Amino acid sequence: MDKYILSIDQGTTSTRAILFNQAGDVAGISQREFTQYYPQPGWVEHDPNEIWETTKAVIEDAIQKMGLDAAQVAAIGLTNQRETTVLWDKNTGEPVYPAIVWQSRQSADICEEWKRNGLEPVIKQKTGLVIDAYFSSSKIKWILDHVQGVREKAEKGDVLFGTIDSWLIWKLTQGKVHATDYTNASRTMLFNIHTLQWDEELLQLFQIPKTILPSVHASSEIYGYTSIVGDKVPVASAIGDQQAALFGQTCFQPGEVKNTYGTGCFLLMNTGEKIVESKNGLLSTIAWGLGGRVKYALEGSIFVAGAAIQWLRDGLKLIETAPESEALAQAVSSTEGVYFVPAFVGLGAPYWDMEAKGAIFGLTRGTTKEHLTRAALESLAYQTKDVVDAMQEDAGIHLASLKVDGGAISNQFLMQFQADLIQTKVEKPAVKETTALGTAYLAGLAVGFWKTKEQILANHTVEREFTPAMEKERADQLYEGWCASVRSTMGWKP
Ligand SMILES: Nc1ncnc2c1ncn2[C@@H]1O[C@H](COP(=O)(O)OP(=O)(O)O)[C@@H](O)[C@H]1O
Ligand SMILES: O=P(O)(O)OC[C@H](O)CO
Repeated sequence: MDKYILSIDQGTTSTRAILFNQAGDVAGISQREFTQYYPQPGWVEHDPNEIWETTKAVIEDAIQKMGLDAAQVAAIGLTNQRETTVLWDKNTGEPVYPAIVWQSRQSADICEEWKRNGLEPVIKQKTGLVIDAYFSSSKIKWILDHVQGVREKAEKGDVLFGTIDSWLIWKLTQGKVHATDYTNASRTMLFNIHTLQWDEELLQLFQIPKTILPSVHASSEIYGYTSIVGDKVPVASAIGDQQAALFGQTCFQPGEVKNTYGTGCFLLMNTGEKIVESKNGLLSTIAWGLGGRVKYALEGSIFVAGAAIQWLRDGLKLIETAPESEALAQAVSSTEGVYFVPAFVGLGAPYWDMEAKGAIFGLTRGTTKEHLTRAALESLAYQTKDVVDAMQEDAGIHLASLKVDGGAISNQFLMQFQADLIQTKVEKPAVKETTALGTAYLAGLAVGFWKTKEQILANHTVEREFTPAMEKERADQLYEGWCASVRSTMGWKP
């Protein structure tokens, strides 16, 4: 009887359940989108119960489609959109407020106050992060300060906090386990990445009670058991989605890099057992905890990437589907000087500007939807170049190639433009569900489904390479226009 690992990939816009076989190939998949709430400009929220409902639905659907028995699921692996913050009542299991999504800016004022109070150096030193509404701590404080009665309840020990991994582990184990892994903890701005403990000083400074926090574990271990597929199945991994993609791309050696093109873009470099402090606006973060050790990474986080294409589709109604953007972009030979800076929720790495706003530059009477669409796609590549350059400088290396994954890599125009712009080979893997694959590997390692990293490395194959085809001079000239456009969006106030 064949066995599989079932990965749950709980992303920003959809939840997926994917079954992987021993070769690391996708054997079955189910996906559901869920509702995005924008209650005020710059705010983004999700319904934690809807996230749980979609999770249950995709698990059941994936298993049914393949006609599997529970006994054929060797383990469940979990990976999730990071930083997104849920607080729930420990007794009723009900969220006390919607999930505040990583992109949401409602806690920007709290961050500004922390900056004014001079907390930046201590936070950077302890957590590897910069002060920004992106991370969980200001979101937690916002809920404690703004939702009536929650702070009192939390101080009595009746409220629990979790990033989405903790929320799903708690649901999967029917309220028995309140836990997270090192990678998710490292995105809260409450976790000391040196001591691998919740940081008492930061908790005090932020006025967050320690009782709400989950216990922190390796990314590959049995967290508990679930009866969701009809029998006791181990939940054997938890890891933030970007770190999962790094593992799924088999970036096991220091210096190896991947970039994931989803709602946002996230470029991570394995830095091994060393915490590399960035001088160029990147984050130091935990890559994974495995085999009693923790590995670190440098990260460039870009807030809006594929979401810019979604905006063309849903906001402007310029296109009907995301894949359509490819033919439109290729229908013109350039944007003719149009630049689109999608700073819809401020700018992340390497700029870290909570005030920046999105803008389109260089419009003329001759600008068409083809130019706009091309400029939107090019913005993914320009933002990636910003962080590639920062990373090369921080790490003192020149990338030999860039491993890519995520929904938008099916766009060949984008992949070629990326290779042209960074003048570096871009490698697309055969298995595109790298995030889910990463957590499948970690769950599989925890239960002996895979025994060694070498076995996993043998599974990795590259499907296609994009090599630079543009003159460096031209690429540099285009990039200069981008840099000027970004500068104009920063700190923008009408
Ligand atoms: N062919 C395409 N061209 C450009 N963007 C695309 C294409 N297909 C999907 N996308 C974008 O990729 C994103 C979905 O990728 P995915 O990895 O599923 O994201 P997430 O995990 O963040 O929900 C969407 O923002 C979508 O606009
Ligand atoms: O769900 P994704 O793929 O957009 O990833 C979101 C990131 O984890 C946010 O830090």
